[in-house]
Amino acid sequence: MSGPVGLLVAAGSGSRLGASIPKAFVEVAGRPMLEWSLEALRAAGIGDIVVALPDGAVAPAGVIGVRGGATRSESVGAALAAAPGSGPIVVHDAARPLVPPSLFADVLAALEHADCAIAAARVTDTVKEADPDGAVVATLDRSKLWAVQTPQAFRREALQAALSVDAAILARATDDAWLVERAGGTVRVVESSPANFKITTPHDLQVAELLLRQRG
Ligand SMILES: Nc1ccn([C@@H]2O[C@H](COP(=O)(O)OP(=O)(O)OP(=O)(O)O)[C@@H](O)[C@H]2O)c(=O)n1
Ligand SMILES: C[C@](O)(CO)[C@H](O)COP(=O)(O)O
Repeated sequence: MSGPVGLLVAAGSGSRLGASIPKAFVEVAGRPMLEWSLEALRAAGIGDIVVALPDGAVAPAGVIGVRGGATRSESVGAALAAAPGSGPIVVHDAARPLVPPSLFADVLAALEHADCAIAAARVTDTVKEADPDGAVVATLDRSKLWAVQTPQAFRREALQAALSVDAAILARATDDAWLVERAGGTVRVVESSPANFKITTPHDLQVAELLLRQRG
């Protein structure tokens, strides 16, 4: 069987970050966010990497670059179409530069028992559901709740089948594991740490800057 292929999605604009350049190219601790995430994939021993990039961006050396899509899942689809070999796929957000390299092996190993295995952290806050007016309608049982991250590993056929849906459904997907769930596939969580957070807001960028500078 051929080895795993990493798909690094980096084509988002980063509207919530509000930088003047696409988010993946914003520097954190002296290097573009994309480079930290790429380094983690390489440190995990993943040699074949496809990066989904914004229009006009140049692919880093040693990876296959493709143009991303209008939504995150379309970017995953574009990268998957360029993935070499036939091995499993591991999808990672460029916006999670603090990922520990060992997490890639953990999610790939969990594919032995599922079509998809996703990094996730236990929820530590109390989580409530409220109506649009702010009235609380339910308090959820947090012992069953997980805050989902990337990396997310997939049997290749399961991801290909899950992504073969209308653009409207792809646009609703906040992660690719949901597409596997709705296609009837099995998905497992692999416990991760909240330290693998996604840089979404300026506050996240400040925290990541401090943590990555400490790392050196
Ligand atoms: N069309 C898109 C949208 C997102 N992504 C990638 O998916 C990851 C997670 O998305 P998010 O953090 O939401 O990034 P943005 O879409 O750029 O952020 P925002 O929603 O604030 O604009 C990021 O690495 C981002 O580059 C992508 O490749 N293609
Ligand atoms: C895939 C993801 O990182 C899991 O938490 C997240 O759902 C991406 O969401 P975003 O709205 O594209 O940031």
